[in-house]
Parts: sequence; C-alpha cells; structure tokens
Amino acid sequence: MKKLPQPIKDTIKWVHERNHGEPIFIQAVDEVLYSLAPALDAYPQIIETNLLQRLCEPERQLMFRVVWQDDNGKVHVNRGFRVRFSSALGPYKGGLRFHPTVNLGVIKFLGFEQIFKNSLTGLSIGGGKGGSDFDPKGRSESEVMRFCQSFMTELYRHIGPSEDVPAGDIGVGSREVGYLFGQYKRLTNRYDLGVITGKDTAWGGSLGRKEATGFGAVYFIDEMLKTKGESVEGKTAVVSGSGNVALYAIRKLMDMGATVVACSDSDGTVHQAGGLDWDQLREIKEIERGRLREYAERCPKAKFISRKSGKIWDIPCDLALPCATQNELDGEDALKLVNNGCIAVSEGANMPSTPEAMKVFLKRKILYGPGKAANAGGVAVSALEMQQNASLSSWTFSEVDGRLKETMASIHGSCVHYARKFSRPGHYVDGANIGGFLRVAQAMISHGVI
Ligand SMILES: NC(=O)C1=CN([C@@H]2O[C@H](COP(=O)(O)OP(=O)(O)OC[C@H]3O[C@@H](n4cnc5c(N)ncnc54)[C@H](OP(=O)(O)O)[C@@H]3O)[C@@H](O)[C@H]2O)C=CC1
Ligand SMILES: O=C(O)CCC(=O)C(=O)O
Repeated sequence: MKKLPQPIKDTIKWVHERNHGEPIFIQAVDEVLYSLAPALDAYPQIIETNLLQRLCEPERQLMFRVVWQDDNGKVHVNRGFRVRFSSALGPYKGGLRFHPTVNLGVIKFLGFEQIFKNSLTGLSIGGGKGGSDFDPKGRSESEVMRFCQSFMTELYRHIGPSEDVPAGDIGVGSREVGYLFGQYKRLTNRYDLGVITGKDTAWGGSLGRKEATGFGAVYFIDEMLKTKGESVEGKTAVVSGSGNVALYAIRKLMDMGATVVACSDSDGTVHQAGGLDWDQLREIKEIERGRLREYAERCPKAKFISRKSGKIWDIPCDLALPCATQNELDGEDALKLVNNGCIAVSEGANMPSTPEAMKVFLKRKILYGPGKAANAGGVAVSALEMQQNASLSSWTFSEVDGRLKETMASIHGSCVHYARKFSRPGHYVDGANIGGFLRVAQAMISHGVI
C-alpha cells in the first residue's frame, strides 16, 4: 500500500463525500489519484492551485429528458446526459452510450477516464462523455431513429466542431451517429461534419475508425509483448464482448497470427478451441445484429456456455482482451486467468477490471495494459476524422492505420517512460495515469485558475 501525500488523501475524501451515490465514478477517481502520489512534485502549482479537486469536478454536466414514441404509439421517457469534464487540451471529446445501466455516475466515470486517455494520444482533445438509459435492444430501426432525433433535439445546442464532439460507444454505432447527425443538420441548417465522429465512410467518416479501438488494443498488447521479446503471433487469445471493439480486436489478432478461441455477449460465451470463424461471427454480429448463441447454432465446432454456467475468463489463454464493459473481470477471474497461463491483458473496454483484478495482475507482474492507454486508438482516430473533415479531405485506410499504429506505440512509450520515472518499470497503470495527468496539469496551469 502506497503512503499517500496529504493533498491526495484530502481530495479522495472530498470526492467520496460529494459523489457518494456514484461508486463507479469514485472507483475511477481513486485509481488515478493513487497513481499520482509520486508525480505531485513535478509542478508546485498542482497543489498551490488545487488542481486535483478542479480536475475531479466536471466543468459542466447536462441532464435532460428524452421523450419518444414507440411503433405502437406508446410514449417513453428516458434520461439524456452529456458531461463535459475537461477542456484543458481541446474541445470536449468522447462517445455516447445508450444502455439501460447508464446513469450520471457511469457517464462521469467515462468522462473522467476520457481526460487522461485523450491526453495520452498527444492530440488536442479534451474529455467528455454522454449517453442515455435508452435500451436499443429489440427496438425497430424507426424506434431507434426517433429516439436519436429526440436525443439530439436537446443536445444540438451544446455541441459543435470546436466545442464538444460526441461519437459512439456501447449501443451507438454508425447507424445511430447517422440519425444523430441528420437531426443536428435539420435543426441547425449546418453541415458541420466535424460535430460528431464515427460517421459512415460514405459521408464524412474516416476509413479505419470502425476498426480503430479493437486494432489499437491489439497493437498495444503487441508493444507490451515486444518488451519481453514476444509477439501476438502463435498465441491463444480470448476477447470478451462481440460488439464493435471486440470484433475488430478479434480481426486484428487473427491477422497477426493469434488463435482467438472465445468471445461473449451478455447471454454467454462461445468457445471454439480451433479458433473462431471470422466470416460467421461478422455476419451474425455486424450484419444481422444477431446474438452469439446463433453463432454456436451455425458452427458445430463451437460450444455456447450460458452466463449462468461459466465465464469467458475460465478458458485458458495466453492473451486476454476484455472488450465489453466496466467491472466485467473480477479478482477471482484474474486469478484464474493468471493461474491458467495468461501472460498479457489489454483492455479494449473502459475499466473492465475491478480494483481486485488489477491488484492480481500487478502483483503477479503480467503485462497489463489499462483501458485508458490500450483503447485510446478509437478516440485518436476520431481526432483524425475531425482533421479530415476540417480539411475537406479523406485519407486512405493504410494512412489512418499507419497513424493509429504509431499512436499506440507512442502511448505505450509514454506509459513505459512515466512508469520507470515515477513508479516501477512495467507498471502501465501508473505510467498511463501519470503520463495522461501531467499533460493536462501543464495546460491547466497555463490557463490560470479557472
Ligand atoms: N466504440 C469505441 O470506439 C470505444 C469503445 N470503448 C469501450 O469498449 C467497450 C465496448 O464498446 P463497443 O464495442 O463500442 O460497444 P458495442 O455496443 O458495440 O458492444 C458491446 C458489447 O459488450 C457487451 N456488453 C455490454 N454491456 C454489457 C454488460 N453489462 N454485461 C455483459 N456484456 C455487456 C455487449 O453484449 P450484448 O449485446 O449482449 O449487450 C456487446 O457484445 C465499452 O466499455 C466502451 O466504453 C472504448 C474506447 C472506444
Ligand atoms: O471516438 C471518440 O470520440 C470517443 C471514443 C470513446 O468513447 C472512448 O474512447 O471511450
């Protein structure tokens, strides 16, 4: 247990007291603040200007009613959120999540993570996040469209290409981004392509954005493996989730010579010892928007393990990529993974490992890449999408992918550097938190006490 300096203890107490109904936000803040202890002396103004408390309080939070009608004419009321956490490094940037578990605490946790993640990319993007407790599952295309239109009918007043730029996250992909943009355009009479990212490539989206988060998480694990003279090639991997991030992590793992033996959704896991079939998986999940159970029905070599009967983390693997949701991997899961021979974890999801799981990974000294570093490829390519929109240009897939690869190598390098300088070599959690923080702190100091 680290000995904490008084300003960190005070900030932790202060954050706990004023956010006690938001345990997930507190979890995210605690992790960062614990990491920062050795870096406080970098600039005396961090303490003098109460920078830590300023950073833990969102600059602005927006919560609004979203009313929409289903196909039977029934009127529903949902809650919409946009939390603008920090504009120290640029316009607020971060996705929108549509999922029934969304509440203010969840959006604050995601917005807080986004500050440090965006900082690590080296690009000029601040941190924000938004979403709604709307559940798109089982909803028709026209219901999803009406919901998106209603959501944007409030949000449009608060976003702009140099103000706040949303994107996708759980439950929000290029389809939803299209409906959101359409309503923004209708309300403002402006074709501001740079107001949202993750757009379809037919009308302003960047090639490579869809793939970026998953590909990036794999580039990151490969960078970590390189430090041990290893690579992804020839390894066995499991990837939780089967949404956007998971699918493209799987694709890249396969491209780089790994065998991906399992993935999951909220109903359970598919396990296929010889390796998953990409074409079937993509067809069911990305084209048909189906369930993973159907994959096992179509692929006789695959076994479906229901959520009640087991977890993806029970399956032996060399590499584990949690790419579904927060706190999906607990201490017991982590022990099982490590005891079964897992040597590296790269988090495609935001904060998928509980604090207990993190402790296991750090204690057992496996290669552990936390989400704010490992999944930063998505937002980095979103910023490239903004650049292309601003210059009315579009780059090739290989140009974007090349930049993504460089960005992930650079983030990896920062984590290694700051871990070595302030913590211990190989401690990617401290390296990411300190590296992300110091750039934001420098900007906040320059901007004065605001
Ligand atoms: N999209 C992006 O560019 C980025 C995403 N992320 C993070 O990656 C993760 C996945 O996002 P993304 O792939 O975009 O989202 P998708 O909606 O495309 O996919 C989410 C996947 O996770 C599963 N899942 C979601 N919630 C739960 C839950 N409570 N329990 C079990 N499974 C769940 C879903 O299963 P089911 O269909 O059954 O619900 C689905 O397979 C999130 O943590 C997100 O914040 C991070 C950086 C960028
Ligand atoms: O692409 C973006 O702007 C944000 C992606 C995102 O939501 C995330 O990094 O968690």
